Amino acid sequence: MPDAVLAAERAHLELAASCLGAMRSATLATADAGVDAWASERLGQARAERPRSLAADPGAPAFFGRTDTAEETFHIGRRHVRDAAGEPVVIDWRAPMSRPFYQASVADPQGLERRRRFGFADGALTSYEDESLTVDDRPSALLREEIERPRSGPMRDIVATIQPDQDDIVRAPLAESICVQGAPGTGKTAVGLHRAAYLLYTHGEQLARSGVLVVGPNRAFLRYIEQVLPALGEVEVDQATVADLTARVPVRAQDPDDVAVLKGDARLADVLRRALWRGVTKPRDSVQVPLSGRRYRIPEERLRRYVDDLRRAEISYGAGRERLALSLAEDARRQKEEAGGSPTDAETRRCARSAEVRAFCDERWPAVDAAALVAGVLADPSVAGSLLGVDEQELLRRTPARSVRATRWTAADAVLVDEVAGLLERTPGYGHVVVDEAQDLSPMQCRAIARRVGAGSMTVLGDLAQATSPWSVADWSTTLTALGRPDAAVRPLTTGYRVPAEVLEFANRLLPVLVPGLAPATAVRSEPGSLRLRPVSVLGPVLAEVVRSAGPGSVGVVCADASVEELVAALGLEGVDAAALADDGGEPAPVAVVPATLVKGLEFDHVVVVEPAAIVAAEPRGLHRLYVALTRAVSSLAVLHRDPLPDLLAG
Ligand SMILES: Nc1ncnc2c1ncn2[C@@H]1O[C@H](COP(=O)(O)OP(=O)(O)OP(=O)(O)O)[C@@H](O)[C@H]1O
Repeated sequence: MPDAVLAAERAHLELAASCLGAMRSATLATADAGVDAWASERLGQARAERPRSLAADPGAPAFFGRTDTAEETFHIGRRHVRDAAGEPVVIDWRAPMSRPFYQASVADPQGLERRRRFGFADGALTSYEDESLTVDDRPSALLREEIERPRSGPMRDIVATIQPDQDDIVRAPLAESICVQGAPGTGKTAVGLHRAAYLLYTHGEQLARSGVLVVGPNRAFLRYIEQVLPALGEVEVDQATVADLTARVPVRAQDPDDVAVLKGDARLADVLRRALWRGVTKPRDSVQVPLSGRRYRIPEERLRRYVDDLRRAEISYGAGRERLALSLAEDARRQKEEAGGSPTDAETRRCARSAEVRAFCDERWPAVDAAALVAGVLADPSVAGSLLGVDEQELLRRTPARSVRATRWTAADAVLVDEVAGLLERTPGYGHVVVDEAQDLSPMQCRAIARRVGAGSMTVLGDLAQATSPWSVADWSTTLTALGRPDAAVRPLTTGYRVPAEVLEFANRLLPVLVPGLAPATAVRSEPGSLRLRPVSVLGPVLAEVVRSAGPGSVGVVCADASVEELVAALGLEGVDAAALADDGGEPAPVAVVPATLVKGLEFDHVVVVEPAAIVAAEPRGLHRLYVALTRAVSSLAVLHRDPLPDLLAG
């Protein structure tokens, strides 16, 4: 006989589904008629987005939890559901009323007597679990199941199981910029995305105008996370890499590490500012400008004042140039008025656009092309003066290409060009930016992101132990300063939800060398047998056998970048269909051979790390890279090696 509680909950689920259907039809039926064309268009857009967001993830059940106080019961789900009378049927997980679902504990029940979680199979409600908040109870089995479920495909939301320390970060006030230092698998990415969804819900109007941006390390990563926000009903969040944000010039070359480090140094911002403003020069003579048929002379000292005042003003270079032209036209206008004339605004504007005024501005405040300016600095870094040492200037120096367009730009150059573009024109800012894998950003990349936040706030996510870029730092202050948020609180997350204890403890052997003093994470679960170390003499057959014998879920074979092709071929020879994971955001194959430099942020049910020594040897921060590779597994990690393991792991 079916449980009466289950039957009642299923009835509520059906009610919620039909109410949601009615809400959807009502939204679709509303005509796009606003007070004017613009309003109608905005209304139309908003309406187009609403059904999309209501329809997002239609397979997802309308609720996943329930809270009971002495008087009331609330079902908690991914979005509000109301009945025809407007009464709540499901409460959005982001509403303040839902907070006790995430935060209540026996020590602090927050008014709750009971928390109920639901289990689903193929969209059908199949189980429930009650947790008393008045007496100590066993840990939730449904929670454990959710954390352990096999992974396949892209990342999923964690709304049903957000943990109290994660919830604190998700619901932090919009004005607060936060830096989350979290060990692998502690849910940083998940928390950042849920925070974006929470902020959009709580401050919808404000953020709808300015927008929310998520910055990730590469396209493979963005592809992995791209479903999470739409599943939460948020379809309007921009997701980009730093390379996307700074794509003003085509990147066709790569810098050696030492050059990339220098180009990423915050002092380059000062060098570029100096190079730009050195083009603005003191007027040396008076000029004559035309205004409605007459010419007016503007004396040198007034011209100097205009230039000086604008240089001191807190405006962009481009705006300063426009304003200088206007200052000259206004001067002529005042002269004409003093002589009894009354020039119109149109005549004054025409004066500002006259050949004489333009010629003056071109000479004293010349138009600048961002790429050309950077090319000029690289061709002659002496403009840096005392800002850079002589040896550093030489490191930057590059023989100029035939033309700016022919320059073989690097990724670090693109960030410099973007810096100059930001000096020329103000970059529009988002209301909130989530920055993932922030430990890998150079100060100049941080500035490129900070420019896009304006007065908004940031959620900065990262792990110093996973810092693999040549400019990586050992603490957060440099990064937060370059992000323009030096006072952001650094909050730790230390409970690992991805990796079984056996695997995490193995990887953590590297920690004292990676970041001395950094607290290791503790795994929420242990899985005996999840770690296997296999010395091999011939790799192919063993690798194929390990891949074949992996249980259900995704498989990632992680190796040094240079070995990817060889391993895809070796697996092919053994009859295993595997494909290399590419940085184009394409869908990963069920068995993906992953270059170690692309694996950050990703996870697989079963991970095979091939030849750790080669991963370590491939780059200066290879040991950090190995730590990243060893912490990607949800269920099992096999380490295959011909060469000896690094000492710390072998011990
Ligand atoms: N509260 C939770 N409930 C269920 N699953 C969770 C929870 N928190 C995190 N996870 C899961 O743990 C895994 C790791 O999360 P996530 O990728 O956000 O961690 P991370 O800290 O960004 O890891 P890394 O530093 O390795 O990139 C994901 O599969 C995520 O869904």
